[in-house]
Amino acid sequence: MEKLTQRVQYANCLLCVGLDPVGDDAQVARRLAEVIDQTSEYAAAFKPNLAFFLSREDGVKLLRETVQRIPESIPVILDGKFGDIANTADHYAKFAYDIVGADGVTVNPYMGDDAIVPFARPGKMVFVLAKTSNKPAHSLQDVALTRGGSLSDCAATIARKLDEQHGGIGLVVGATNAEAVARMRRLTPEQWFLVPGVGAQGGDLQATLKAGLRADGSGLLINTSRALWQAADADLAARELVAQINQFRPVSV
Ligand SMILES: O=C(O)c1cc(=O)[nH]c(=O)n1[C@@H]1O[C@H](COP(=O)(O)O)[C@@H](O)[C@H]1O
Repeated sequence: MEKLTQRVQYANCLLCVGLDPVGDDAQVARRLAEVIDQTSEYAAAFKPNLAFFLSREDGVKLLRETVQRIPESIPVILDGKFGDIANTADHYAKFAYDIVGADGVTVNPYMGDDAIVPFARPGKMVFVLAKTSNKPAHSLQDVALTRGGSLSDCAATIARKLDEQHGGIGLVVGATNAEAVARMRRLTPEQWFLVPGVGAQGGDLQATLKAGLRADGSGLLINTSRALWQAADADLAARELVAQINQFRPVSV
């Protein structure tokens, strides 16, 4: 997580700019360039969501061009929610890191450790889905285990264990349930959380920060996608969001 930590310190921000492009080909190429150029100054990371690229003709080409446009100092997390046996996961990792040029990925832990480990390359970041932002997430993630805790607790514990073994492993924790953010923070006091759900999904920013910030005032990447894509002025929207976030954390520069 060194590149991320450096970027957060340098830019003094925890904003992750989500790139979920919609529109016709000409609009999308133009808007992607605009959003990247207008928000780079305020971005701790960018998170292109793979589905929005794969659903387009030449989507992989567009994704690679998008990543190339992002300044080198800003980490890129490819949101693919990958999750398959190790032999297959190896190929997803090659795609994300070697073809796309991402610095990190999101991974679905349902298949267990071997779905996660192939992504844990030196210098790369892996965000494991632990407690997601969608309402029906509870139907699976809140299931109580006979040994105690819930399935999302178990995902968090696996992520923590793998982080100790390999480094670079964080969690995905939605901003729509502050109590769950606090619980994940208790289980994993030191790890980075990628936190989507602010903006279009109505997550409570202040409650999320209060529940999830580490003792050092960092450790959260607050993602917003549609709210920036649709903003009349992405620069202003990003700046305002960073200011709101920084109200609740100690100033580091
Ligand atoms: O892994 C993710 O990024 C993710 C996890 C989660 O729990 N909830 C969630 O919304 N996401 C992603 O975060 C982005 C949220 O987009 P907005 O709701 O438009 O800000 C989308 O790309 C989602 O796929």
